[in-house]
Amino acid sequence: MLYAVRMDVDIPRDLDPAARDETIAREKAYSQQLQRSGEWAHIWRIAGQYSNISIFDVESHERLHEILWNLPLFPYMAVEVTPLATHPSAI
Ligand SMILES: O=C(O)C[C@H]1C=CC(=O)O1
Repeated sequence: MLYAVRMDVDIPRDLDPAARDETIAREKAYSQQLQRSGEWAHIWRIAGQYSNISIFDVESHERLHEILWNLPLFPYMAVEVTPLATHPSAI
């Protein structure tokens, strides 16, 4: 099942800088592990924003929820999920 997911990150300015850096490093490792496994199929930066649009290829809604819920930056994100279906004009 394919999903487009938009993540808008908003880390509080008063978060301890070491905690901030450590969380971002964990987020990167977690994301890259899922990219290697194929579940996180694409990640694109939205130009000019601390946001990304990602494509996930996962077996179920529950698996997508588990992945997103466990993002280290999840507490500092707004997440919008769009399920994708095959377009009839796609070749
Ligand atoms: O930077 C972001 O867009 C947020 C997040 C998603 C993957 C990652 O490494 O960081």
